Amino acid sequence: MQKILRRVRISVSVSVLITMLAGLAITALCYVSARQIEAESARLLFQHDASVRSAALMSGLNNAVEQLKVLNQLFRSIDPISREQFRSFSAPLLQRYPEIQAFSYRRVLDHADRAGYEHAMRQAHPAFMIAQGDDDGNNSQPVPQRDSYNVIDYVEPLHGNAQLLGLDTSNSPGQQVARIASRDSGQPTATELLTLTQYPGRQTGFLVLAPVYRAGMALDTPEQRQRAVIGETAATFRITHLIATILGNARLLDSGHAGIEVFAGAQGETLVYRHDAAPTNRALPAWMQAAHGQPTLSSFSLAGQPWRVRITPAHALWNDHQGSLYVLLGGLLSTLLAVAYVYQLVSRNSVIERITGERTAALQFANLRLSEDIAARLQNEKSLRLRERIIEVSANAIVICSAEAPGYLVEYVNPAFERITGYPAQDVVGKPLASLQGNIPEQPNMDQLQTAIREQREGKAILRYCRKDGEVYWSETFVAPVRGQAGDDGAVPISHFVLAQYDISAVMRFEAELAFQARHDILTGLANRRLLRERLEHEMAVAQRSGLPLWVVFIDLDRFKFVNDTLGHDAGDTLLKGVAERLLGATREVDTVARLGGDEFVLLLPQHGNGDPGMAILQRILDAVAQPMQLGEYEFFLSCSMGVAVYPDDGGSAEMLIKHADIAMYRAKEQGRGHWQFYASNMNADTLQRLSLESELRHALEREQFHLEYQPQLDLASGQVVGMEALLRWRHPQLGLISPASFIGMAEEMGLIIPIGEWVLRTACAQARAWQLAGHTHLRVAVNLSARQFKQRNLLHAVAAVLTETGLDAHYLELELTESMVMHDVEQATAIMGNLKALGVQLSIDDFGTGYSSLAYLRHFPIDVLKIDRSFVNDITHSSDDAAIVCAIISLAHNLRLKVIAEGVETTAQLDFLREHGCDQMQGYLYSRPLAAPAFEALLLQGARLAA
Ligand SMILES: Nc1nc2c(ncn2[C@@H]2O[C@@H]3COP(=O)(O)O[C@H]4[C@@H](O)[C@H](n5cnc6c(=O)[nH]c(N)nc65)O[C@@H]4COP(=O)(O)O[C@H]3[C@H]2O)c(=O)[nH]1
Repeated sequence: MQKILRRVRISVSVSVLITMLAGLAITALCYVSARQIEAESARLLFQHDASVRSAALMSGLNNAVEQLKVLNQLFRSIDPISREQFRSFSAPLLQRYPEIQAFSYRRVLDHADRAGYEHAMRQAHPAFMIAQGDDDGNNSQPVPQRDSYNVIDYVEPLHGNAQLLGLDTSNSPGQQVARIASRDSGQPTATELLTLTQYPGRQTGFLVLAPVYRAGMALDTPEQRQRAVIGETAATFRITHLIATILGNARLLDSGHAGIEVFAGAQGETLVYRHDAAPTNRALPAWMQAAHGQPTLSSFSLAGQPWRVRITPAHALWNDHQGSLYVLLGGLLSTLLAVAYVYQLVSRNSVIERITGERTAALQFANLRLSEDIAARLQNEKSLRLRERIIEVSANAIVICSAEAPGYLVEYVNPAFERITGYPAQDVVGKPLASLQGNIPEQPNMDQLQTAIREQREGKAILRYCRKDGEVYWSETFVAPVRGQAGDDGAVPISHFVLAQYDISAVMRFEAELAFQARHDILTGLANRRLLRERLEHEMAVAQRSGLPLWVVFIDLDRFKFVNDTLGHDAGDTLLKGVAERLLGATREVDTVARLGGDEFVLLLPQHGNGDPGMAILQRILDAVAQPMQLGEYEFFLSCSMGVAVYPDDGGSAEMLIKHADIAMYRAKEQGRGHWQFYASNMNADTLQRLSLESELRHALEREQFHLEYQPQLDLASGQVVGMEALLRWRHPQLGLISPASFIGMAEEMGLIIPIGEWVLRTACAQARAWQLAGHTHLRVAVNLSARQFKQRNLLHAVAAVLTETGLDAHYLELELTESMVMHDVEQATAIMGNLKALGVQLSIDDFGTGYSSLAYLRHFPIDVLKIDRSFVNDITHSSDDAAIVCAIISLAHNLRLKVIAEGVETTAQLDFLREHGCDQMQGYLYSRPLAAPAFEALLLQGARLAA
């Protein structure tokens, strides 16, 4: 409040000050203007007055002189003029012009005429004499004798001037100059200022003299006028009287507007009259009484004497400045009133302005708040609309239900809910929340949601729901309470619950898929090792409780590797899936069919009582697998080997049971294709031996446990040894000589075949070259290549390097390939073979007839030799089929310009057959078993030929 009042005071003071200054300024302006107008008016008035006075004075004086002329004219007209005429003529003039004191006539009198004149005059005036005046103006002294006299003869009015009669003025210095001047000029001439002694107070005055000439005389020159002069008329003026009379008659002395000063004398320097203007008023300040205008000085000549009149402006009087003073007073008064008014107004306005300002500020603030509120509300509405829109367009189902209505009635569902569930909003709105659940019997997680709602907190649960079309889907449902308005007690009650359902069916499916994959074989859909273990443990527990046995069957497909290597993985996969189906088809529901990987399958066959259903199942499996299977354009005949371990006799753990079943399976395999074998405790040792064999194979090469044996190959026509097949041998320190059939596959699986094969190639080539150098110049060496070697990238390089290294001509090296190697990828195989052929190497197809026997492809392969598998050779003498096949192979080979070599020839009958049917070469026990190098060399040296 103090602040406000201070501000108001400042504002009022400023306004009042401004108003006051403005008022004073205007007042001063008006006053000055009025003053100027007044001064100008007074100045003009003064100038007018001054000119009027000067003119009046000059006119009056001249007019008086003019009267003398009039009187003088009388003397010119009438000669002589009697005293009586003089009186009667001058009397009215004097009366009309009271400023003229007297008229007189001075007669020029020669001395000769003095006595007569005096005498005559004494007639009327006894004491008359021509006298001269004293200082007092008395003419009591007779004039001494002079040549002539200038005697006052007539004077009017006589009263008061009678003593002047007879006065000789010829000697008056004050008059003599004027007399001579008037006489000579003929014009009235004024004397210097004189002291008029005849009047009381010795007043200052002057005379105007006008010459009277004798009538008829020439007056053209001053001399003529001197001679003609007979007297003079004179008018006497008392200056004060004269001027006062003139001005008085003109009523110019009444106002005090101007002071008048009249100067006369020889130089016009003597102040002869003064009339002051109005006196100053001491009550008024000097600046208010300042005279308007400058004194005027006018000069004129009166009868030859210089006169000056100075008119002085009067001091300003109250009346002269009445207007400006009124203006001043009025202005000051108005200023005061205006100040008072403004003070009032500004005080009130300031307060009003302040109040208005405060209220305006308050209003503006309120407006601002209102604008902000509106903006906030708009923003809120926008946000709400956005949220509404988000809820509307949400991909997830959103349900809003009342927290107050019993049963939590549904109040809103979004379009996503309708889309996901298939229920339109009108079907669910107004219904209890529980109705959304559908007819799902088991909802173990529902408790979590219900508890959250009951406790009015957030919660979530994964639930299943039923769509309108009956499809069940998974949903992760979140529930959150929505708080309403705060009550009087400050508590904020829950008004609604929002449920957001995220359709996680896909996730659940994916999880189920993952879970399935975690326990199942992806390719076949069978149980995998993990699930097998779980099931096995479960079944073991069941078996333990029931006391009934459980069979664990390990199945390995025969020849699967061949299919996989020759037709590729896709074909292998197809085969595995087909086998899986057959296994499932051959087993019961209670059984478990699992795939461990590759072509290994495991069955769990729980047994019920003494019926040994397992045996039937085993047989069914054998039969099912043995069914021909179509793989593309090829029809395959599969078989499998099975090993069975029985719980609890063959093992107390899952691992043990599977391991023993595996061992049994190996045993079955050893028996040939399509067998099963139950586990026996002694099998374990064999398996352990195999494992140790694998371990020792790794070090066999570096430990130089390998060597080669060479089996001779003979030309059937000449019976001579033309070459040899290098056959690998492993001399185990404990186990002795191990057959390649026992470790080549192992080496291949272990990847050891690459270095081992390279060693074989180098050793064989070196040996062949050595024997060539020893004289067996055309000896050819055949080396087996494994499938892995054949696909080895640097095969070509390795072969070339070995040939270079050993110096063996490529032509003497024959690489034995198998059908499965070249048929797996015909194009690639053709390319590899082409490169090998380019080196000059011979190529042969080993074991021909056991695999595809796709003769059509042979045309495309750059091979040189076909080797008929010994299984055919073995039976050619017993089996017409085999014999026919061998004949067909020989014929075909020859058609393709290939040589044919039969291996495994053991009997002469076989030899004969082969010879008979045109087989080119042979190898077999009939001639020689594979021999170590020294023995082979000895054989060569022996030079034994094949019997004819
Ligand atoms: N019953 C009988 N058998 C006969 C007769 N004549 C030869 N054999 C045997 O038949 C096999 C011929 O070799 P293969 O077909 O290439 O079959 C070979 C070959 O596939 C493989 N193999 C041998 N050495 C190597 C090698 O250095 N590298 C590769 N990759 N495989 C080899 O091992 C297989 C078996 O070789 P081996 O045990 O040496 O067995 C040899 C040989 O001893 C006979 O009249 N009667």
